[in-house]
Amino acid sequence: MGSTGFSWTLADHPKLPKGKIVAMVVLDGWGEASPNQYNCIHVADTPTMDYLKQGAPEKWRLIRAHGTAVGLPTEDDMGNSEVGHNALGAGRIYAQGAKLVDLALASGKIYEGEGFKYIKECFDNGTLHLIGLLSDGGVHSRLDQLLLLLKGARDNGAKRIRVHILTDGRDVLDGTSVGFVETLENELEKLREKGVDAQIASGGGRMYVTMDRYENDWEVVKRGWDAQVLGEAPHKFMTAVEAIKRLREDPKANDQYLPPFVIVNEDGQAVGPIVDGDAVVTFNFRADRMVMIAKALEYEDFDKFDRVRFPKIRYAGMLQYDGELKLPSHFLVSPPEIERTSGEYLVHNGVRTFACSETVKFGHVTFFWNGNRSGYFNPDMEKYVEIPSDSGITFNVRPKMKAIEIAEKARDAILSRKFHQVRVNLPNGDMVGHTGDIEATIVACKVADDAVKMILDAIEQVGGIYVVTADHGNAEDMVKRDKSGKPQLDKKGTIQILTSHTLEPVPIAIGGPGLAPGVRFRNDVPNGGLANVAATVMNLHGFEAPSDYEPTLIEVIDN
Ligand SMILES: O=C(O)[C@@H](CO)OP(=O)(O)O
Ligand SMILES: [Mn+2]
Ligand SMILES: [Mn+2]
Repeated sequence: MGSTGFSWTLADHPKLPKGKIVAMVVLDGWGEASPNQYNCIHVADTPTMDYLKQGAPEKWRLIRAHGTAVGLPTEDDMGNSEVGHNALGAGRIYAQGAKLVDLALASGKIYEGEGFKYIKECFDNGTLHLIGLLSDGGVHSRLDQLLLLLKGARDNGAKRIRVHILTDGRDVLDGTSVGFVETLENELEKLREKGVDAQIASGGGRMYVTMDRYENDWEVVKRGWDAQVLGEAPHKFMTAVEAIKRLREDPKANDQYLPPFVIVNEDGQAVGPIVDGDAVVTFNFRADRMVMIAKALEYEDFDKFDRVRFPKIRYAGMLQYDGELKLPSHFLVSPPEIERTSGEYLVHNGVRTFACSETVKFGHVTFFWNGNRSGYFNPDMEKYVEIPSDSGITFNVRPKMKAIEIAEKARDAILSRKFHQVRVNLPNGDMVGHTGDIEATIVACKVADDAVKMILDAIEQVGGIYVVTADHGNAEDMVKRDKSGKPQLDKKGTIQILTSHTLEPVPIAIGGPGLAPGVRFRNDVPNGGLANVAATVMNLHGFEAPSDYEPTLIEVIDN
């Protein structure tokens, strides 16, 4: 095709047949760690996953799911769904948003780009608003990047800056938000000393304000809009430190779910609503939880909630969050160009695909899997099914989530024999793990295991193949540990619950009656990671992977 000679056609695998039904199961937040009471996967009754593990080393192994194996800046970066599913689907390791932003800030190139020049037009007469997650978790954003951006904005002429913070407690320990706000306040004070009118203007907890994803609950985005744009919120405070301290006094409060608040002056006026002529930057690099706010800020036609006012602003994302929608149209740093993903190849090679999860993870097996691209490659070859998630609750209340419904859809898709690949994400270990509720996470792990069993049973019936893996750790370790690995105690002597992902590797298992005899994991890819899975799955569909993909994890030995 074309003068480059590029072709979508994959070479036949020399030994493996085509046409097998392959179930691709991703357990979200399911890492491998030493067995102890804070390892919910270990404590839970998980006979299916235990059975798979017995296939080691030929049919079960561990793969890397964090740090440089998934394109993150350092080995101290925990894995996450975006980079994990990108790697699983794309079969190559791309420098991810976190790293690209680091590079653009360090070189100063961020200030020479189209996006920054676009917002800079507002600096003389308008306010620069920065909206995003205040955290050093490195999953969606990083505080050090925000601080550099603030300084760079000042150096480039910003005179009035308002920061709209979202508190974390999900990628970092609950309760750390106060410290992050204090750090930010110090920097804003320095800017004020240099003559910049810089202040925090509003805030709220990430899971309750702004950072919803996959259109699960637009109310979340609306709460943010009211505070950030309209300057209206149920809680008003003179400073953000006071806001967080006071709001956290409620025994049920936590950083993830803090209610929205606005900062007001002595007259009770909001200090930083967004108005005509202002510039807005959403400073998260990760896509999923920025797409909804980006739509609200950018789209002229918008009917998801009543915006009341739609200010004429210049808006840029830290990155472009959706490559297919080209959203937002202005951005400070170009996202990784993830192209020629396994999903696109397989569609071109006649592989029919079914993908399913519930809303909170639906985009993981579609959008992230396909390189941050929404929609189908070819609607005649693919079917994506979204099961509506429960909304308005925290998932420890219903830890079973929709795992069984997802497994039923997968089972039906497998038994229909209409698809060659049936791909699901089972969210429980991750979503319940993030609540920090150990009892509920144990229930979550058990139901995820039940769901895997249902899918494996269906594969058994059709003579298919299964691949069971995970995108990163979470449920296997629920306690913050010191360097030696011992649980860390706080001042009162109680353990500190870990709500975040981990640095642990994840399991991968293969099997099923359709797996050709002699297929086993190679032992010469000891550092294999999530990016090696795509070539593996292509092989199981009967194809060789493209030569620039990370190597397959399997080999076929002649018996
Ligand atoms: O909920 C999220 O946004 C992240 C944690 O910040 O989790 P995951 O990467 O598993 O989606
Ligand atoms: Mn995940
Ligand atoms: Mn998660």
